[in-house]
Amino acid sequence: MDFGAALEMSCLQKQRSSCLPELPHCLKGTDVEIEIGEATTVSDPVDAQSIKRCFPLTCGQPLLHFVNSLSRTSISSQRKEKPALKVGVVFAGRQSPGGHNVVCGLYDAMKSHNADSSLIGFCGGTTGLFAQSFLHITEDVIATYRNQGGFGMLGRTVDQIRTTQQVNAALAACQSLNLNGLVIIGGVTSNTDAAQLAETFAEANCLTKVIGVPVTINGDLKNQFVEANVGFDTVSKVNSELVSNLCTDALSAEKYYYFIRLMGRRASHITLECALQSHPNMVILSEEVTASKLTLFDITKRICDAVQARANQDKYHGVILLPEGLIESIPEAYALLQDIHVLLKKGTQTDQISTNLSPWASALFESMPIFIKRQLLLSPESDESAQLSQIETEKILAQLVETEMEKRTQNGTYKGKKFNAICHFFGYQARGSLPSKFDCEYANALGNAAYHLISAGANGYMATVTNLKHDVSQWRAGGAPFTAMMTAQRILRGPGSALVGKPSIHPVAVELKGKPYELLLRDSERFLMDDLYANPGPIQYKGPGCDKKTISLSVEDPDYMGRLKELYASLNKVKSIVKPGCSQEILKVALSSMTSMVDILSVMSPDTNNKHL
Ligand SMILES: O=P(O)(O)OC[C@H]1O[C@](O)(CO)[C@@H](O)[C@@H]1O
Repeated sequence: MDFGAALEMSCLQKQRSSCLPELPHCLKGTDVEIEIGEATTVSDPVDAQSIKRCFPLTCGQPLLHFVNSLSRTSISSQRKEKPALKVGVVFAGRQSPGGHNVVCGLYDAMKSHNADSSLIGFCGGTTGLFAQSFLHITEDVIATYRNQGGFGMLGRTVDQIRTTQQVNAALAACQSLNLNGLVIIGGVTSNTDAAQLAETFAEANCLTKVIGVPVTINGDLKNQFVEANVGFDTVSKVNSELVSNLCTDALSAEKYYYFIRLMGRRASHITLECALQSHPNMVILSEEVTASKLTLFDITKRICDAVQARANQDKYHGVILLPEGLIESIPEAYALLQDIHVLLKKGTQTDQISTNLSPWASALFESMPIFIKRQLLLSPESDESAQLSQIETEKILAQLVETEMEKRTQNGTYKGKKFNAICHFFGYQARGSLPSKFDCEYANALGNAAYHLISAGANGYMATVTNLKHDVSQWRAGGAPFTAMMTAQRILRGPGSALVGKPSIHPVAVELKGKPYELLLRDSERFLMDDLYANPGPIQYKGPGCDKKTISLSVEDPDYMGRLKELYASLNKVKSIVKPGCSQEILKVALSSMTSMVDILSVMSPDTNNKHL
């Protein structure tokens, strides 16, 4: 592929490439300073111990904030011309609208602080990094790709920097190219790999500082430092429009049920956001299925009951949304996929898998249509999950519902018209969209922040831009250490079990007690029966509506996870000090911890009646 090549541009693309995204006030001009914030700590002792052991050199670093005025605690002043830097950038994860603007923001910041600075982009993702295959990013390249979709500027391939061989190749590349910084653009997996790379580089006294940037359509890289991911806004808006169009179509023809699967991997953030924007009749989130341990049969029954209830009102159409991760949240399907992956790892040939499965798994596998069997047999991704984009769960469900509705017709419990389903997967068409104004500006600001982190000598940090609910001018920017976003313990599916593994930045699932989900629950009954379809229309780049943010971002409590962590820390403290026969002093300490827990809980859930806690 001809990376960085000029594009055949439409009128709109040309206009977009000449628009400079607005920068937050704190990143504007040459007066940007870095202020050292509080040191980061990990509240859970098990996590803390493990993170410290695995990341002795990069854990516990302070938060960094950018300000536009002088400060006594600053570690670097940007007033004078900064030294020339050589920086490398790599798209380590999947393409996500806005990703190009991270490179543009980084380039602009580097050049505006020293025209002799140079930026190189590794071609073909991490493969290019290992092979030291790169292109020099020039004004022309930037002008071509600014505000454009996809990752065509540099491309992408495998999404991991994990094996010793890969880490060593990355180190060798950065050393031989004499890079001051390496910017890794990606989601949870790529940023976890970036954390490991930063630690390895520090250990090797390598000059290169590793900085991550949260770019993933999935929207699952969220914590108290990261409010949103580049690409989520665009993909949610494009998908919402597509879903809405099908809602309109369903209502016009009144004869089809549209089953729509949306991307997002294990977490259902995109599906939830699209439901909030377009109001389909029914939504099934992976997180609900996991929480209620719903089987395929349960889900099928729920849909059939809904179809039947609508038929009672003479409605024979509808729209049902589901996330691509749904298949893995269904207990028996998850067990089957696990069995298959174990056998694949052992080298079992695909045509031998069925006979080597456990009886339950084999029965389920054999009940699937041939095309689904083939999809289930695909080897897992680098994060050990199934190839979720390739498994047509919507078709499995549509077929199960059809069979059940026929059964109900035959036994006389359903007297309505024939059920007709049409299935869709909305994935790649939204992922390749031109980025929204929000994603253009957010990515540009993050790229800028990445420059300032490298310039300050920060290693093992993720660039952060917060206060995103507000106008761009008021956004805050800085950096947070990767290690402050990690946990070593992972809650496993299955009854209350947790596994202590290698510390990682884990994907965050939809919070079933969070505000966005609460909003959906509030209206779900009306959405089901009353066809309250809403059409947000296409993304607007200028004029009224162009600054509209996702509903999730607008209603979410950005510090929810921070508060949750504080809550756990207080709980652990109480558990560890209160023992039979402990002193009055200890009890007082415990009481004060519990009082602070009540305070936190009442902020997290203002409707909670504290008297019941
Ligand atoms: O481009 P690929 O390799 O098919 O990746 C698909 C996966 O990437 C994502 O788009 C982003 O992580 C997922 O939603 C999807 O499962």
